[in-house]
Amino acid sequence: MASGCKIGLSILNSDLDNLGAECLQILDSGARTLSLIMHVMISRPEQQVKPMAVAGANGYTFHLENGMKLGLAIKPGTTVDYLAPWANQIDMALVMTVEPGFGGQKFMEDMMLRVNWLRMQFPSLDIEVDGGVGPDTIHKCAEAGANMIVSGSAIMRSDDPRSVINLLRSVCSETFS
Ligand SMILES: O=C(CO)[C@@H](O)[C@H](O)COP(=O)(O)O
Repeated sequence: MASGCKIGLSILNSDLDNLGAECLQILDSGARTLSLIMHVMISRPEQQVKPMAVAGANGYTFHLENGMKLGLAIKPGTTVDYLAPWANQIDMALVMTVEPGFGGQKFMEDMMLRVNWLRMQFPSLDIEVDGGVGPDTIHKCAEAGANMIVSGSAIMRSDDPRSVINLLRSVCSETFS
């Protein structure tokens, strides 16, 4: 939803001199916080998300022509109400089933309520779960409505990663056939 008027400044490499800095100061004086929305016209926009964020960007615009899909993720502490308004405009919703940070954490089963709610509301949305997903928990994810899964330690720490992958894939695809 549009909120207020926003003025953008396009700076090309050749503008990276005093003119660019001066314009940024003018824009900054009209707003409490300068908005740095980076518009990239590059072939691998996904590679620049983190460097842009580290450099201070708070928005990222990439080209439809790049063919990239758009996903939105929520951490366990963020309710699904924050994601729902965007669900018709995104390709994929990711419900984190652990606190992001590292692998090997315990699967948060109560997140399945979110997955199920999203599946009921948005039947054609790709819904992903990530964190603590393995042979013991994949059924819960698939039954709740997740059709995309991320698994780390259950695969990587297995003596037979191939069979774990096959199991995860078959449970997920059987539920969605
Ligand atoms: O990104 C994250 C956590 O930050 C996850 O992707 C985990 O790394 C998945 O690992 P397991 O929970 O499956 O071990």
